[in-house]
Amino acid sequence: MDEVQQLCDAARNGDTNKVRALIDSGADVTYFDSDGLNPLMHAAKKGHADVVKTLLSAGAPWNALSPSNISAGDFAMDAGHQEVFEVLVNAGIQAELVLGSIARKENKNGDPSGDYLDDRVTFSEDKLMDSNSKAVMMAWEKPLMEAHAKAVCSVGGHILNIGFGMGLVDTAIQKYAPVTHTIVEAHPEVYERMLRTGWGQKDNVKIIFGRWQDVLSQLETYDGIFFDTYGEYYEDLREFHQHLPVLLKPGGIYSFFNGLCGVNSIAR
Ligand SMILES: C[S@@+](CC[C@H](N)C(=O)[O-])C[C@H]1O[C@@H](n2cnc3c(N)ncnc32)[C@H](O)[C@@H]1O
Repeated sequence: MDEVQQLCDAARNGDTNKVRALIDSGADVTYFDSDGLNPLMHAAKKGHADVVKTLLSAGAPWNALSPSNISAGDFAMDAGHQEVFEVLVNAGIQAELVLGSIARKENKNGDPSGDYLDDRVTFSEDKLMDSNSKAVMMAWEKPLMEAHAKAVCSVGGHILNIGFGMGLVDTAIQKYAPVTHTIVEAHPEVYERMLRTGWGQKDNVKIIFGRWQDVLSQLETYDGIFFDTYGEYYEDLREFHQHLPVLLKPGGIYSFFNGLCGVNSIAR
């Protein structure tokens, strides 16, 4: 039996010493066997946390997928192996934070959303696309946005939404007739479309044009806050969360959406 098949077997059997020895002798931790599973998936399926940690430290990809699009984290979750699931979630979070920091440094402006915000966008009836034809917002997300609006408007009062996009959540928020409805939007074309479609004329609506990071001093305190930007990183979301204690009134409701990583259930 070759080394990589031995590695899959040792991972499945929870034999950490053998896994370590095989890795030390050069066995490939990214190998997929004839069933399309890698050593990490075998260990996750059987709940062997030490083997999972050993494989992750040797560079096994936490987010690799089987032919049916199932990750090691999915296998652990489906089999009820909570400890292994948490190890894999933490590996995923750490990787995303590191990659986010690298991408931010590589961006010549140090501003991750800068590229997208400088791009042309196109609107059609059911979607908003960036210049690479990647969807910024799709109409099928309407029910989701309606649910977010219902949540953030549940105590009434003053509502803040960050990121207008197609205005799905803002249209839903308007149905709850909040006392004030503040919208922060940074993209010039999205902003121009907001004005063209009458959002600037609504009595309770205040539009603040600019990146939320740059207009924080214009914000007040709110009973409901929704956050859904595009072209930003987890770090930006985390940074926004640090402002919440100031922006959100006691008893207020906050909700957010991010589509940064939708490939498998441990990163959804
Ligand atoms: C996914 S869309 C929002 C969709 C919206 N929730 C809806 O219901 O249609 C994201 C929006 O956030 C805006 N945006 C991106 N970065 C931003 C930032 N830093 N500050 C404010 N708006 C931003 C984008 O221009 C885009 O219009």
